Amino acid sequence: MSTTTATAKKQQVSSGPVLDWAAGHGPVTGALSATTGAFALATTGAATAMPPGWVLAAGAAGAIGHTVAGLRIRNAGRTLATRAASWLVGAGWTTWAMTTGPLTWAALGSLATIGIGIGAAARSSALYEEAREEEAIAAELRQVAAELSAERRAIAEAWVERIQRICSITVRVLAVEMWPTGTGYSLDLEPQGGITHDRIAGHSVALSADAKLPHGCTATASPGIHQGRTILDVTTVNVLKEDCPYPSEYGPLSVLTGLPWGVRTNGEVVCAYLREQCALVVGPTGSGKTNMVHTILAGFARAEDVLTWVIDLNAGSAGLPWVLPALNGEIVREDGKAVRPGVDWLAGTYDEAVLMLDAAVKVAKQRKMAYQDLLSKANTDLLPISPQIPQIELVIDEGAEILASSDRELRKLAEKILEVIRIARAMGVRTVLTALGATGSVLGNLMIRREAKVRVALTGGETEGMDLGKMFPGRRGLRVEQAPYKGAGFMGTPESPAALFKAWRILPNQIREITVATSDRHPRLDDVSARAAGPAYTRRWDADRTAWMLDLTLTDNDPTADSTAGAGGLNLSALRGPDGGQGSPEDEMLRRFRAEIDAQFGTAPDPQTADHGDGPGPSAGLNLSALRGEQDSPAQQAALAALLAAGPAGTGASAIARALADAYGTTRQTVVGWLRTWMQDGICVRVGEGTKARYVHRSHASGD
Ligand SMILES: Nc1ncnc2c1ncn2[C@@H]1O[C@H](COP(=O)(O)OP(=O)(O)OP(=O)(O)O)[C@@H](O)[C@H]1O
Repeated sequence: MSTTTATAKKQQVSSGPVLDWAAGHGPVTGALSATTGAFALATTGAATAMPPGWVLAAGAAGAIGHTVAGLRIRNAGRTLATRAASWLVGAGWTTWAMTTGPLTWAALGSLATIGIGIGAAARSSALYEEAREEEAIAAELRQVAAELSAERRAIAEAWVERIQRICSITVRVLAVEMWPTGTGYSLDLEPQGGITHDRIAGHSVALSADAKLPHGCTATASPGIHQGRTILDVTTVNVLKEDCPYPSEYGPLSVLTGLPWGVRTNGEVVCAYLREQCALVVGPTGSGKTNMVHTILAGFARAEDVLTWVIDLNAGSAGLPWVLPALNGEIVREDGKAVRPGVDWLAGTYDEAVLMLDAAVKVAKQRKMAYQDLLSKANTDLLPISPQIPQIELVIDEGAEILASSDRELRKLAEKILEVIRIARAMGVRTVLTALGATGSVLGNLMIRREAKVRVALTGGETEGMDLGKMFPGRRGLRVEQAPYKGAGFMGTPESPAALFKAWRILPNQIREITVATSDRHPRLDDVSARAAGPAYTRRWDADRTAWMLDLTLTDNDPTADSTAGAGGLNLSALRGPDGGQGSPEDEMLRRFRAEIDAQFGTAPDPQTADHGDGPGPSAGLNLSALRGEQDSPAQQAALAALLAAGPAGTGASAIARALADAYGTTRQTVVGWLRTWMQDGICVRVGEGTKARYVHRSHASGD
């Protein structure tokens, strides 16, 4: 083996440098090749008495061949002349040298001079060719730019003339930017004589008509870089007509960096910044409001620092698609673990809504007190929201109607909603209200006008109760007729002035996908807030409080419902006894399948929850295992274990806090809060008074 390698190496060395004969010549190799070739031919020709005419003929053929090849690749005239001349001079020298003898000083000297001459001429023609090529590319680019700027100039001239004629305002166009989506362009205008953007905005409709823009396209003026400048956005293609599907990428978001809600007519994504703002979404029935609510909930679910609490007195329908697939165990994560619901709390009844709103108020008040240190350390009066201290977003479907209602009970709810809006901005509790119409009774409320500056009006072509002037005060030229499509309307935020927009279309399978994708991304309510919210929060998924969700679950494919009440009947199978009762064979199969999943993945209902539910127990069908541990953080579970371990003698808050201090940093105050909650829930009892007070787990207190 080593001998073979050595031989190969030797062969390579002895064969000299490897020459690539296919490669083209540069000025040096070209000249070398010509001169050595001519010299070799002259010496051989002289020695063999070759007729010199042959060499001349070969030189002429070479010159013609190269010229033809050069013409084909469009070489410049001087390159062709250089090459042809090189061939002819080389052939001339060879003929002369053959007759006079190539091995004289005169022949060798003239050959060297010819070589240098050919090299220099080849180098110069190569440089010339390169420069020619660059110039050709530059000329092409100049032509494209000239065409583009001619188009821009034409657009600018047309709009200067149009604005002058229709608005009687003289403007200077500083720039025209064509949108990359190809659906319109923006003009950067400088109105003369101290005129501001709103004067042009007031003529938006007339300008659009004069420009003969297609239906659904507008010319919208908004403030420019300073008060003396105006941006005029002109849409030329109606993108509102088409569906815009919700993007299939469900990456993490944050309330601090904005949550995307849809797209503008120029294809730009429009975001809602809700750290301090509340939002108001108005849309008559059929306008796409429910779809919009789901898009909003999708954004909240994807956020790492948001917990979503939903109130929908219309049977919770806005929140159910985010809850039921998870709680029914219909969806599982890739690793087989149970999925947490896409919203953190869902109130579908009046009582549950009261509990939720009371909890929100308590959380805001408690955060104000408990996080004083944090606020002063961060030198801010806005609670720093993070996955550890999440923002609570209260989404209240048809909440604006609750605020405007004269019903006594709803008025109470309205007061609580307004209290949350009023007191909780700094402490990270904000609301998203929806309304059927942008009527005076909704927008007449000062609190809404002041706090809910993120606004959406889905028109769906409905003009009744759609006062865009009230929804977007100060914004002129918006007309309902501009967005007569489902899911289309206007959106305005403090960061982005009201303009046409299209809500993303989100489908039920995407809601399921997002619920699964975000299951382990949802934050947990911080201890301070969870303590303040109390059992109303920690027991929110208890069977008696979620039974209404099951009552309302309609299925088309329940075999029992099909055979008895027909399609679309109420699916009561979840409420049947654990043994399946008179269930069909399909029911029995489903039950066994569920049991297998429970056994394999530990998705069985939490025994702890079962202990406390007064209503239908865990067998009622909701799979709460995904929520296990949420009600009790690891520290809380350790505290409970310490309480159990203390036996009938019981233990105190200080002893538990000491046991947990190293591992979890839990304070005595926190443990006192848990003990109080557990006492209220009947998990433990207190024996003794004052300094002798001990807490005993109820399993020891009751002697079992
Ligand atoms: N963003 C959208 N893009 C395209 N189509 C949409 C969009 N939103 C809704 N739609 C269409 O409009 C229909 C009604 O939507 P949705 O149920 O959300 O309206 P709604 O205002 O809540 O009406 P209702 O109050 O009667 O339920 C949907 O079935 C869908 O076909």
